[in-house]
Amino acid sequence: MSDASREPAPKLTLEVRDLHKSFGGQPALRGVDLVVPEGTTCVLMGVSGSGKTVLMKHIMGLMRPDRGVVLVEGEEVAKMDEPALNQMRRKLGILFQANALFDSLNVFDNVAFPLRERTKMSEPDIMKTVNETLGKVGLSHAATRFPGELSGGMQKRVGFARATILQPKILLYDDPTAGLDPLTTAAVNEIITTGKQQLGATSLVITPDVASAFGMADNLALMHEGRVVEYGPPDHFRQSQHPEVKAFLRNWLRRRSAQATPPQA
Ligand SMILES: Nc1ncnc2c1ncn2[C@@H]1O[C@H](COP(=O)(O)OP(=O)(O)OP(=O)(O)O)[C@@H](O)[C@H]1O
Repeated sequence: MSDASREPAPKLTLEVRDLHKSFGGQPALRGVDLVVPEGTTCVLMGVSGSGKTVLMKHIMGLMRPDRGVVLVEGEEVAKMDEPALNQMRRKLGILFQANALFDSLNVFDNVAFPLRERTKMSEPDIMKTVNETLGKVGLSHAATRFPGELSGGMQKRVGFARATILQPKILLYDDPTAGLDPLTTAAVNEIITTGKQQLGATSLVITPDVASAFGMADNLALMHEGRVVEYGPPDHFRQSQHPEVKAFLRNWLRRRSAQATPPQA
């Protein structure tokens, strides 16, 4: 920490300190500490049930901690009343497993929805903004199609366009590539990286796709049994001697090579 006096400390967009949460006496979070500096992407990894989604829900203010704090841009989420929570959520672009697109609205209207609901923008301005956004995600040709007529990857891109149309400063992704084929997964990962570059956004991403995680993260965090047990840039992770990191990466490599090996007759 000797450099601290020379370099200004990075601004922390997300800050989680000693976060605890139990359900019916069963601990899900056992003292999570995590920081995401402004403009960076942090990828949360960890086996199923390690607490990743519960942590994300605390950041969105959907769950209240038993102990500890979550700060979004320095403001404590648990102390926010409904209006303050709503205001805070406007800073968030949220992209979850289920895209939650409106099936009865076409692509244009899905993407326009936040602008119509939350701004006083005129229809001509909405048209311009939505068309620009659709262009950025390569969907200009699909504006009049309905979600049911799109591939999974296209639906993700619509979801991304809708989540980012208000230019949120913070993007939260929970398993955005779930169920997608490798090509579409690569496209979604690119979108996440583009989101960071184009919006300068701070991102927190949950993904089981370790290869993607290493590709997109400024920092990785491994959750294990309700705690972040290792945190740092990809190179730090590759060299980590932490037993849980080694076990996690070993398991991932084993699964990956099993998938690559054709089944024996
Ligand atoms: N609303 C809830 N009520 C009771 N238990 C819950 C609730 N939400 C989560 N849990 C429990 O908390 C623990 C952590 O769950 P969480 O969904 O955060 O795991 P995860 O790491 O996101 O897993 P996955 O990768 O499978 O999504 C699990 O044991 C889960 O059963």
